Amino acid sequence: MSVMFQQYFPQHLWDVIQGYLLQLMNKLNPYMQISFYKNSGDRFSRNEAYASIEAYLTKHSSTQAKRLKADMTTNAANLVLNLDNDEEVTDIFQGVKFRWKSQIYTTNRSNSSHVQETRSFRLSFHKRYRDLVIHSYLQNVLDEGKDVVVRNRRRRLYTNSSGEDWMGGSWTHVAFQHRATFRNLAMDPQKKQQIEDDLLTFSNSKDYYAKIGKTWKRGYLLYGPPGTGKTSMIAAMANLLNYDIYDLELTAVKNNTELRKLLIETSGKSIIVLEDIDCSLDLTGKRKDKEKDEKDDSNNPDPNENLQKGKEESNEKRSSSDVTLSGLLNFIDGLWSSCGEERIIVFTTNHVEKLDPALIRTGRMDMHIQLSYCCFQGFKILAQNYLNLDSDPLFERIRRLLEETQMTPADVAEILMPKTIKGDAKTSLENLIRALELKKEKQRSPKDGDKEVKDASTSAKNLKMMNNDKSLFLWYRRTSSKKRGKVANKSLPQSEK
Ligand SMILES: Nc1ncnc2c1ncn2[C@@H]1O[C@H](COP(=O)(O)OP(=O)(O)OP(=O)(O)O)[C@@H](O)[C@H]1O
Repeated sequence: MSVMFQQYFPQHLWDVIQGYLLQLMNKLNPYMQISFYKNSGDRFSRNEAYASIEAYLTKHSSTQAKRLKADMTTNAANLVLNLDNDEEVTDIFQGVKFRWKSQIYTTNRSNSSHVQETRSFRLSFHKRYRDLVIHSYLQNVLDEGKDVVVRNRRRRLYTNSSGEDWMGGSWTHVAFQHRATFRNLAMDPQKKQQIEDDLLTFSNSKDYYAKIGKTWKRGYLLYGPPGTGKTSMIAAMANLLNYDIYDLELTAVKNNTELRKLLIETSGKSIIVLEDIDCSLDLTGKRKDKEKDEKDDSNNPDPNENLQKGKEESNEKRSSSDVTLSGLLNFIDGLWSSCGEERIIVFTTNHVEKLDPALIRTGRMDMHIQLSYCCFQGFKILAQNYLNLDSDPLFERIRRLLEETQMTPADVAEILMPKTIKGDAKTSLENLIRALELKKEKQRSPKDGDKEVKDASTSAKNLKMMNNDKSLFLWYRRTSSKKRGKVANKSLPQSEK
């Protein structure tokens, strides 16, 4: 039979007929298909569209597919369930049904025994929706998929200064795991809400920034005495928006060119932080000469001022940076940051009055946030957070004392934290009352140095607590070394130096 068939239909004739049949079927088949391969042309680089589609389809995979594959990549924070090979799911967009199928192709290169696997997703849809797919559906899939990737990724804390031997010029990173949130930040609730709203409005304003033709970035200046929560607020911002943090140590940046390089390397959805901007570099144009500082130092009754000078001097000695004020202004103005989108820039300082007005004018630092000594509302947040306490007869006395004294939230938090596992809330509250009364007494008759010793030892205690967590240690390393500055070196016990 088959010999007879080949006699009447020789192979070349059969090939022609097959070709026509395929064309006919294609014409009659109303469905179109698009494939998205995991590896792009050179077979090594991962196709970003594939990654976004994979993330987009996870919402359908878990409810529709029978066979799933569980992935936990190095960048993912949670287990991700993806479609296994040959599984199919449907998706509805603007009332139209789309089919997605996960596939694997194996290819065997003729000159090698190596078999290569290529994964792909195949999208099938009716021809009449070609325009909808090309102009809307695919963009929507890619955008939503990217969002899922961002939500799922492990966030990072980048730093450009990694210890004594670090040559600088590039970022290193660790996982960002700081637990601060707006909920546990001790400050005036109304002010807190205002900041939270501002951040959320910014992060949802992509189209608005595009419409008005401005780079999608926003600057925040956080100022206030040491220990009022500037660093904690940055961590809370990152946790609220799910952003990475780039902790830019300006003293480790050689010049403006290196600053530009570092900034170009930052990614979107990130907060670029410049801590203690007033003493990072000679940016203020108001720096007094060192000799005068030292002279003032010995006469200066304000311990915070002394602490600040300690920071400045230690930075001056360390820094070999040629970054200029105009270099920094260029960056903030978006000349270089416009190479990426959705960035927040945060400056922190203990001395806002020392900053050059050009650096903090609106448009560069859009929102100025003052963090201050602990108020009663702030104390209530700390009491709830540290002692799980909403009210207590002792609260009224604490409220009055907080109105009469200036104690930082860092100090209040340190005192409230139970010192033993069995430590009860009442003892913590009584400790706080004693400390506040002592402080009130000291503030009435201030003696030089008393307050600075307290500030420095609190910082040292905080540092000790944080050291248990490697990433937190990196985060606090720079702040604490600055705090140790001149003042802390004088006052800390040998073991803390
Ligand atoms: N407003 C606050 N709410 C909750 N906790 C706070 C607050 N301020 C300080 N703390 C506590 O004190 C510790 C140190 O605070 P933080 O480093 O945020 O202060 P800072 O203002 O950045 O200080 P510095 O200017 O010295 O860097 C934090 O780990 C946190 O536990």
